[in-house]
Amino acid sequence: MTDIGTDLETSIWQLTALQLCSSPDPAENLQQIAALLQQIPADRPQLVALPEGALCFAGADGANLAIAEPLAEQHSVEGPLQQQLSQLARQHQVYLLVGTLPTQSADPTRFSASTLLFGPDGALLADYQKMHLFDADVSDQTASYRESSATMPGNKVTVADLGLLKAGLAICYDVRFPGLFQLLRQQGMNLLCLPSAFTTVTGAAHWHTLLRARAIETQCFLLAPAQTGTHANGRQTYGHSLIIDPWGQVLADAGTLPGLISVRIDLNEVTGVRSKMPLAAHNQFTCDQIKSERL
Ligand SMILES: O=C(O)CNC(=O)[C@H](CS)NC(=O)CCC(=O)C(=O)O
Repeated sequence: MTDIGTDLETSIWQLTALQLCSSPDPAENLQQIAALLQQIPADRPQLVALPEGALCFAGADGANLAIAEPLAEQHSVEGPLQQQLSQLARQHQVYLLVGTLPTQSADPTRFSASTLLFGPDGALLADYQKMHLFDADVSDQTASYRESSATMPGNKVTVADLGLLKAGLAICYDVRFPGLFQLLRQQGMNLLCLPSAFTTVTGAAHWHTLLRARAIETQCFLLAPAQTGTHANGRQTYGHSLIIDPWGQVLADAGTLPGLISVRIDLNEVTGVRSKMPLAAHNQFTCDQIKSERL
């Protein structure tokens, strides 16, 4: 096992996505996560990513707000859930991306859907708050999704700097707004992390196509852990956690059962694809307008 934290100038990483069928109970979900972490490959450095809603999913109204924790300054960790996740990252000596954890927002009636990245030393290295909220009507068991009623949208674009690996952070419904990914690409992203909980209906119609398109147009690896199965309130999620390369090839697809997928990648492939087809240099559109409206 490579000693982590000392040599991040490696282009070789192990990417792992845990696919979960999360319940509303954080303790139960933490147990499921801890059990799956026992099965990850020995290779390091390794980035292990959990889906959206990993700790609390499909609960009663207010369930996420009730467990929302403060978000501390970077490198420190606040709240019992963050402490347990930080401990898991330390115990397994991995970078652990927690798809979303509810964190407190400026509005006491709404939480932020935060992606948190812990390092192998347990430190909180980066965070991102979901920007695009899923207010949509889908013809499924839930019929009507109104994420914005309980969630405060974020406005910060985040690329986490892990040596040669530059991880751009986005969440689920964000994938439908390609402007965000152009910005992340401009800010140096070579791996797109997209923790998700797609519906089965929209997943079957759009999931693979949207994700492959984002990988192809940004010329990035893509790591997308997903929720799967039928959850406590009857909601159904699509599964099919994916790992995709910068040419758009699906390297691993988790299917529909809980479990994990893991792939060893070489970040030099990104440079290779980009040098043969320099999309960034050919692009006639800049991100300045999107950026000034957003930030
Ligand atoms: O609600 C939670 O606990 C966690 N959040 C989610 O599950 C979110 C909001 S309902 N789901 C999506 O964004 C699905 C998007 C989607 O399915 C699509 O874009 O087609």
